[in-house]
Amino acid sequence: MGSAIFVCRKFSQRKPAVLKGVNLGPCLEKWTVEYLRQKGSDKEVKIHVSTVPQMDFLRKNFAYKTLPFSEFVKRASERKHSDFFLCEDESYYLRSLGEDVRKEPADLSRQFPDLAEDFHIPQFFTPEQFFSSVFRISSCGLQLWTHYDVMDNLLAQVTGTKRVVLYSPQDALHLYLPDLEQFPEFVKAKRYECVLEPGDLLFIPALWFHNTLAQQFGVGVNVFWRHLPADSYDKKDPYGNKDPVAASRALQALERALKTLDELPADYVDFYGRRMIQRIQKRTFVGAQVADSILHSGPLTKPG
Ligand SMILES: O=C(O)CCC(=O)C(=O)O
Ligand SMILES: [Fe+2]
Repeated sequence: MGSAIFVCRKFSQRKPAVLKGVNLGPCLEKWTVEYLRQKGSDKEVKIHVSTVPQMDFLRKNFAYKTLPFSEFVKRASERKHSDFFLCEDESYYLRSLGEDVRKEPADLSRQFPDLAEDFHIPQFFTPEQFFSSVFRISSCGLQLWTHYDVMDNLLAQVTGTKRVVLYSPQDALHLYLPDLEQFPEFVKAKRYECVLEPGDLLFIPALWFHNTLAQQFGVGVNVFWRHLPADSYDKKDPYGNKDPVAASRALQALERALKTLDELPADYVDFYGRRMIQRIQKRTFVGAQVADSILHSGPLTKPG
């Protein structure tokens, strides 16, 4: 099967896939620590720093700091630091941002024009669908918390290897607040796992939960694009992780409905709450069950 056809099929199936052998440009040979330090200039970057390599968004066990890009790359690539913020073996993570952090999505060609030249964005979507391109640079051992994004995503591994674990959006109910003792349901979620090597591209469909573990110091770039019509997305979302406008309106309406229900005694709240669940299930889960049987029919595929 031709690779373009393969890619189209993967994208329309809404399943994650590792694509190998896609031309990512000269970055694969060029992006050594020294080269990155030289070409990335002394541009200030906002980074995550933590005393432990498991960064946890719920516990907020990391600090936001600012460093010149070159100094950040040096520290992220070494195990022990002579200059540090928290402790000498602290871990670093860069998720690059736009120029105006609140308004603009990240775009390598604007924030790092000299390095962006070396990275060829895979042409799997139209230029109008492009949303952002983001540096993902991590210390060895760094783990990023489980989360989902609302845009389709290609995560390119340029140097180092990275383990990625994914969970289907249909396992969302098993995934919220993954504290195993408190939420034993978590184990029910089906885990998809892959290890990205330099040159690999991982397609992460919108809404798929994912977490990452950098097995070495590594540099990646991810590209988000709009899979839905442009006006489905929140206009003020530089990160690509705000729920589509219709979804957040529906969630707000649900909150209002629940508040209204609270005007009744507890046994009535229980009764009508169950009816509401049944209504939601009927309207939204039936299609999902069909999709589910297709989705769970095979493991992550790795084309040669
Ligand atoms: O590369 C990473 O560490 C995280 C990547 C990620 O979350 C993404 O591309 O959406
Ligand atoms: Fe992500």
